[in-house]
Amino acid sequence: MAGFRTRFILAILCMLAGTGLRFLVPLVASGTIDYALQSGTGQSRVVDFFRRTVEQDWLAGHLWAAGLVIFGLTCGAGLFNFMKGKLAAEASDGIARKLKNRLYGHLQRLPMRFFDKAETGDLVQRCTSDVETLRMAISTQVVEVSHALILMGTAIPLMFMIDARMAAVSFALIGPLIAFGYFYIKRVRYLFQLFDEAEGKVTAVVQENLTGLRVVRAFRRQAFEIEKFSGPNQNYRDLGLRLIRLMAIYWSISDFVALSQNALVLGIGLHFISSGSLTVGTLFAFIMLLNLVLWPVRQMGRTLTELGKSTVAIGRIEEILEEAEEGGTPDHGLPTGRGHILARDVTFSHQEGQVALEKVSFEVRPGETLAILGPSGSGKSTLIHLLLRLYDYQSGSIQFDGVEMKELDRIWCREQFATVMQEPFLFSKSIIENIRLGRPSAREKEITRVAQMAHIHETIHSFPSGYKTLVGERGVTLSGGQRQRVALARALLREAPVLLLDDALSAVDTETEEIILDALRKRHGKMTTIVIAHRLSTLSHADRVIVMDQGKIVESGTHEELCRSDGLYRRLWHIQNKEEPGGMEPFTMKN
Ligand SMILES: Nc1ncnc2c1ncn2[C@@H]1O[C@H](COP(=O)(O)OP(=O)(O)OP(=O)(O)O)[C@@H](O)[C@H]1O
Repeated sequence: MAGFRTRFILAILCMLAGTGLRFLVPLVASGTIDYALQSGTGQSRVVDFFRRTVEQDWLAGHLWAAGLVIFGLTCGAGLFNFMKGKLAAEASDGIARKLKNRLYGHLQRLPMRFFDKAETGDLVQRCTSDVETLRMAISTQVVEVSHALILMGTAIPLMFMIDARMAAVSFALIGPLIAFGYFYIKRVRYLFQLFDEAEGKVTAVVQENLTGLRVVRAFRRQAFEIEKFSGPNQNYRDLGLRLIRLMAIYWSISDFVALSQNALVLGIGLHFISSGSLTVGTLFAFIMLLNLVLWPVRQMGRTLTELGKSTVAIGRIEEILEEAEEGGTPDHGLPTGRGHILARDVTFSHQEGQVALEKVSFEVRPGETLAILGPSGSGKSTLIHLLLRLYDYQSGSIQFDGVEMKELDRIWCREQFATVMQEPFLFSKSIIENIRLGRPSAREKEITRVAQMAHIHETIHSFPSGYKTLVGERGVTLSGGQRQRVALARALLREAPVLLLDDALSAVDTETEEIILDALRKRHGKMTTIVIAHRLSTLSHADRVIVMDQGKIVESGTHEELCRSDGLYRRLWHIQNKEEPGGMEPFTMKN
């Protein structure tokens, strides 16, 4: 509410003023009836007030004046009502905008472990639909609840002051209705929790399907996907129906009770009039006042539903906000490192009992190139993720320039690496904007230079819009190899002390790969490089190669050393060279 309290208080004050004016309407009407039309014989506080204020004959001859006052009061109440709605809407929209920004900012800073468990569709739902539920509740229900409380708080004493017997009759059925409302909100809250979760599941299925659309088509999984969608969709609809049924039952019962209350007041009031103990004007005032009170009572069902929904939405939003952020200072002002990495006995598991890395040790000195080879699932990408501090290792040590990485600022650590991930992600922007992500301040000349190094400059030039070509969502309008090369250019632009290439050239043809490697080799000594690949031709130029298997380092040495020893590297080397008869001689740093 911070920053919007004044608007909210003003909204409540407007609501108070409007309610006050609405209360005056039945008093003016009943006074006019009992004073002007009953020849001044009526007995009540209202009539006494009229007697002191206006001549009875004059009022009887100028009834339009009472009408005009009632019209004026109603207009005033309408104006205040409008102001209340406007101010409450401005405040709630502002709160929702602030909350969405806070949620989005918080998501940017949450650790990867949170996203490993979360479903994207569900997170989207929490950041949009749940915030919207909350906005609606703040804009209408918070003011409505205050409205109802003020109406009750004013009407009850006023009615008791006018006629205590009639007041007791007027509230006979409302008490039980409020008790019934208490049980209703508990039930509706539970159902809405299920309903909201079901909506999150539907969003998650749609989101996953749209992301994997090509796989769905390629494997002719449309029918399966439609079937997969229909389950959560059916559940969502069933829960929606249950909610509607519950609301219908409550609303019809509350309407029935509220209208019966009117009938009770009318019946007993008429009886009192016929026995001479009540005036027509007082009954008229009671019926009008009762309807002022009955309105929020009838609305209570809607208000309780909305409040029930919003408490669930708040809970779901809080679940995100309560997650601890991973830390790091964006403006740390620390100098760039040299790129010396020393890992000792690093052990890490994603889940308990499933070791992804076990006692991994290696060293890369500034300017050196380390290559990592190993079968699928052997832990290569995990190692990269630990260097980027996307996850923190559980035991062992990784030092960067001689300092334990866990003790360094997380954001500073990430700035030391320029990375091309295994599945490079491009944003739905132009190619130049995607490359510029590496260093936003880079000039066009520098962008062209890195694009040439990544051997993508010519290709970009051949596009009709050149560097301004839009790449579509996740870069879908580019080929896999083109995407990888744009991502490489982006990483090279960064000019960080360490370049991390996680299978970064796997989709690039061998000839292009050689040209790129040649360009990278010219930078040898200028930046530390860690390269993961399955193609040995990509790795053989490295100063040292480590071979991983099942999370452990099983071999380590230069290309020549590993070719001499009888291990996985040598076997792979033979297999890959047999597959490419007369294949290229491996490039080494000495070439
Ligand atoms: N986020 C995660 N949650 C749980 N387990 C994971 C996660 N990421 C990876 N793993 C597991 O950790 C192990 C190592 O995975 P990693 O991605 O490091 O392998 P890799 O050597 O890079 O494989 P590839 O060559 O296929 O990319 C695998 O058994 C994998 O199933």
